[in-house]
Amino acid sequence: MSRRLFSTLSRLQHENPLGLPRSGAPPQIPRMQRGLPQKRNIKDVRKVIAVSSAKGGVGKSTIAVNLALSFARRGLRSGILDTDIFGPSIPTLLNLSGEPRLSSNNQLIPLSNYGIKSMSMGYLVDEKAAVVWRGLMVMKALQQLLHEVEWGGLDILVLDLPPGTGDTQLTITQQVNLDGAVIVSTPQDIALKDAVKGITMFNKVNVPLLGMVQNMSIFTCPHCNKSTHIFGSEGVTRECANHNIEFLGDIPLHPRICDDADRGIPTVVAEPGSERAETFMAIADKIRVKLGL
Ligand SMILES: Nc1ncnc2c1ncn2[C@@H]1O[C@H](COP(=O)(O)OP(=O)(O)OP(=O)(O)O)[C@@H](O)[C@H]1O
Repeated sequence: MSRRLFSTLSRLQHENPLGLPRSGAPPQIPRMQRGLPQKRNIKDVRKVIAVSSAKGGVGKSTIAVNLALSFARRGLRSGILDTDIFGPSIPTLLNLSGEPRLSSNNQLIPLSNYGIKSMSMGYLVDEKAAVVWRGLMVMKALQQLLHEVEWGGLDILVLDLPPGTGDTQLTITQQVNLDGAVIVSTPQDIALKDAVKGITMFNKVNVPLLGMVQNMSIFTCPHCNKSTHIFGSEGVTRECANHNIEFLGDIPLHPRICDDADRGIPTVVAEPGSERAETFMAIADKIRVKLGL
C-alpha cells in the first residue's frame, strides 16, 4: 500500500475507528475541503469509462472485466480499476493477489494478468478491515485509487463501480473526467428500477451514457436445449428505448461464465471462440467505436 495511504488509513482506523470522541482527545478526522473537488483526468489514460449497475449482483464486475479484456484483444492498452472498497471482485476475477509495488514517485504500480493492468482495494487491505471504515476513510482511499496509480500509458481504463448511486459513485463522477458509462442490468423489474436510478445519476452529472448491457437474459438447458427467459426478456431494450440509450448486447445466463469467473479466468480468456466471448467482444467494439478508439 502507498505509504501515504497506509499512514492516513492506519491513523483513521486505529486511532479512532468509529470516529467517536475519546475523553480528552478530539476525534482524529481530517478537515473536509469546502466545495466540490475539481474534476481531473486520470494521468496517462486516454479514455475512462465506468461500468455501473445500481443493483448489486447483476454481473457488473463480470462484464467490466470481460470488456477490459476484449479491448486488450483488439490491441488496446487496457486496464481495470476496481472502485468497490467493501467488496472488491477484480482480484478474484483476474486471479491476482499481493501488494502492489511503489514507483519512485510513490505511486501504486498496477498488477497485470491476461494482458491488462489492474488496481483494486483488494490488493491493499484485508476485506474484513475495510468493513468498519467510515465515510472519510472510504473517500480518502478512493481518491488515492483514482489519482495515485501509475498506469504507465493506457488507451482505455474501465472503472468497475460498486452497486448503488451513493457517495462513492457521486465522488467518482465528480472527481474524474469520465468519457462515458455503461449500465448493466438483468431484465428483471427490480433490477431495472435501480438501473434507471443509475441513468438519472449519470445524466445529472453530465456523463454520456454509452449504452446498456442486458445480463442473464436467457438460459438454455444443456440437457433438453430448451431456452428460458428466467428474469424476463425485454426489460433492458424497453428502458433503452424509454431513455434513448443504445442497447449494447445480451449476455446469456451460462454456468461457464460463472465457473470461469470463480476460477479467475474470465470468459474472453477461458473460451475465446465461444459465442459468449464473441458477444463480449461485439459489445466492446461498439464502445470502442463510440469512443473513437
Ligand atoms: N451471464 C452470467 N451467467 C452466469 N453467471 C453469471 C453471469 N454474470 C454474472 N454471473 C455470476 O453472478 C455473480 C455476480 O456477478 P458479479 O460479481 O459480476 O456481479 P456484480 O453486479 O458486480 O456484483 P456486486 O454487486 O457484488 O458488485 C457471480 O457469481 C458471477 O460469476
